[in-house]
Amino acid sequence: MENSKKQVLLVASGDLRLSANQNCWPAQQEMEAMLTAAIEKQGWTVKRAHPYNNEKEHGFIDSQKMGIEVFRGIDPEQPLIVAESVWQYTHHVLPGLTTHKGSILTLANWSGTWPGLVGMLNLNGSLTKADVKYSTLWSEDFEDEFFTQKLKEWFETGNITHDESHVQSFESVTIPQADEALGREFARRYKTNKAIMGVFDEGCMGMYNAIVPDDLLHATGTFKERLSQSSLYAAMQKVKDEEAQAVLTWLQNKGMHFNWGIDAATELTKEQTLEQCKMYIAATRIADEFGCATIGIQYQQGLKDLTAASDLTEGLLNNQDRPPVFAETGEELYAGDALPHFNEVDECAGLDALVTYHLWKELGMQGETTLHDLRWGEQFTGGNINDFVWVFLISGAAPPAHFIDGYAGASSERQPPMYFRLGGGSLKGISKPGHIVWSRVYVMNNQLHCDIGVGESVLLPEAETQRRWELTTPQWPIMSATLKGVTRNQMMARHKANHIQVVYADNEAKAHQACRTKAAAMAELGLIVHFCGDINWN
Ligand SMILES: C[C@H](O)[C@@H](O)[C@@H](O)C(=O)CO
Repeated sequence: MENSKKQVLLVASGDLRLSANQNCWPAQQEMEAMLTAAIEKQGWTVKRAHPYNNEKEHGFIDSQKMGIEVFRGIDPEQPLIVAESVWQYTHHVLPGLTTHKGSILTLANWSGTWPGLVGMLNLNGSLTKADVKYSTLWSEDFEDEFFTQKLKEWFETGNITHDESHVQSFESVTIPQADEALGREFARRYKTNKAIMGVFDEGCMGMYNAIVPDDLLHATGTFKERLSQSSLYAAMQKVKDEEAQAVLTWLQNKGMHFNWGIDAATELTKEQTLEQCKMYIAATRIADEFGCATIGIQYQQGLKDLTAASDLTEGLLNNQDRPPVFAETGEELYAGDALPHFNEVDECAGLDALVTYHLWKELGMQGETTLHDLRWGEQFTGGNINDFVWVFLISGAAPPAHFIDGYAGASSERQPPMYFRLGGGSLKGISKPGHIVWSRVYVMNNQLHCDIGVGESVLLPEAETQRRWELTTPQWPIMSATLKGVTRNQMMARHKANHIQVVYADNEAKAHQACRTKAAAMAELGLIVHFCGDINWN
């Protein structure tokens, strides 16, 4: 790589919330120290492009405004590393990265403590959508052979090549005629009927990749209804106390546990839960009013300053068996059905969830689906498992149909105060063992793409699940997943989003069949589909 000084710039994008940046700063410092040592071993030096801020007590770029200023002050030709060990808002650094001319490397530490890998994956998906060239890398201790070799490659060539031999384009394989016909016929009907996607305040936490350009979505037969979280809040005020109580009673009768305390600043309170029940009713009513087939509430900007977290609402909406919601006229809304919800208004996930939920029903299977963060993972050996087991974890809610014992296995715990000042509970549980289809819709070259594969939600010993929870965020729902024919590094190199979509299939053969059928449906909707990992072709 051309750089006579052999000096690389380092930037660190952070959260917008001061509390999160302060809490997570020690992990970032520790990571930067290890990274700097590794870089120096290869004969290069590191220059931090922005200093530690004594007043704020952290050293992150914490706004788009600050990010643009930082990039104004650096040499645009110099190689640059974006180093992440925390959840970050991509738009803090995206403007600068779009015009940076030197090689860009996104990098994260292999740690579950904070969602740093998740932050880097969001950055990767966003840079892909923005058509910015970048390389990407990760490491646990910055001393392993894989990391050392790849870093060397980047210093020498300004680029890193990863193994993507697990990917095959849909076009290049032949799937059974029956699967293809079913998927395509479903998609043709979807396109003809058209669907409305309700978006409560577009663009969550700088996730540029999660916004699908309208024309791309229109080509699939999906149309956005831009809704406002202010209207949602206003509608919540109109929900009667007894209606909220009826939702809560329904959940308690199903055996769901609420981990209530009394200190609202740090504990979940019954009042917070009742507010969440009001949001569940209000969101369903608005969805019905606008004819939405799916909705997404972003919560983490705007609504977070007004009311308890949206998670309970999100998890319930995604479940077919859920507390009934009635219109003010008395009619039950979306009776007997889920209303697929896409967390953090991730519109790519919204399209995926909508297609999946309805396709699964036609395949005669339960269609409850959710996104998770691709949070972290480790090899696990024990019982009949000897595989790399991912921690799929989402910041609040998954449908109870995914959990061991359903609602009776579900609990609601207070959202961590550093992210969620006004509290509200999660909808948490351990995802039951079973075969899954995983996928991700993303934007690349101004076209919609879909990566799809099969996997398994595995049952780890209780102590191991607990250990993984303690190493990450124990308040959030977990799925321990293996991906068929995809290694850890292949997944990290390829995946273009912080989120991954999952849905269960009745058995292994049906997972493969449904994966093929969904791929055909997505292709018919106009997406460019890529099979990832081992899929049976017949
Ligand atoms: C609470 C955090 O902001 C989370 O929402 C974040 O870690 C994510 O889930 C990102 O997908």
